[in-house]
Amino acid sequence: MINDIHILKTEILSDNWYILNKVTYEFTRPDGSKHIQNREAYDRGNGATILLYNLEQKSIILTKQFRLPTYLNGNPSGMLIEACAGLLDKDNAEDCIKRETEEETGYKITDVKKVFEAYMSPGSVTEILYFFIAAYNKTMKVNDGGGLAHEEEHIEVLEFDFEDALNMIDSGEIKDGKTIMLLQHLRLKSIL
Ligand SMILES: Nc1nc2c(ncn2[C@@H]2O[C@H](COP(=O)(O)OP(=O)(O)O[C@H]3O[C@H](CO)[C@@H](O)[C@H](O)[C@@H]3O)[C@@H](O)[C@H]2O)c(=O)[nH]1
Ligand SMILES: [Mg+2]
Repeated sequence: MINDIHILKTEILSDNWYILNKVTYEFTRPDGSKHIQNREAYDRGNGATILLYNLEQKSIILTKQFRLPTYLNGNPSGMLIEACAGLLDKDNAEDCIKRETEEETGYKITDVKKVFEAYMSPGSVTEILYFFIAAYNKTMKVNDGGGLAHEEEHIEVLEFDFEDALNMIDSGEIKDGKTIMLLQHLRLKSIL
């Protein structure tokens, strides 16, 4: 346990798209000694993610898109299967995820349930991610989804049998943290 934390200096290393800061801080250890350390922290805002599920069909909706960082680190196609997600603008997490759901999957949902929140990479990224689930059915489909053209998102919308999706975690076809957490949540809480 450390306490009495004081930020001494924040240096911007990059503010090209998001912000990479180098932060120097002082803290006190339990024995009363004071220490100075610095760490880099990548600030790309906060986000929200959602798993859409259909109780009758026992199915779920996921997306597939190119994610450069995975391509740079062991994912040969760079394509990643993920729960729908987006970065918070100035809106709250619930409004954000409803908007992202319509843009990325084409489903217009009104009732969402927040299930938990999590820091996804606490040693290096400031982001906190808000996790939601919501029921979907065919009548809620209002467009093809795919993301915003001007953001060049090119998102594929996929409907999976829930058991198949769970098996895809074991086979390594689903490798995205937030997606695994949401799929396991549905099973743990016996929702699907
Ligand atoms: N030009 C440019 N565009 C970028 C850059 N980085 C990201 N973008 C674009 O910014 C847009 C952000 O789309 P969102 O749907 O709002 O966010 P997201 O990337 O899906 O993020 C979600 O998933 C992440 C990964 O799990 C989460 O970390 C994040 O919180 C959020 O939930 C995407 O079109 C993405 O390509 C960049 O460096 N340059
Ligand atoms: Mg997104």
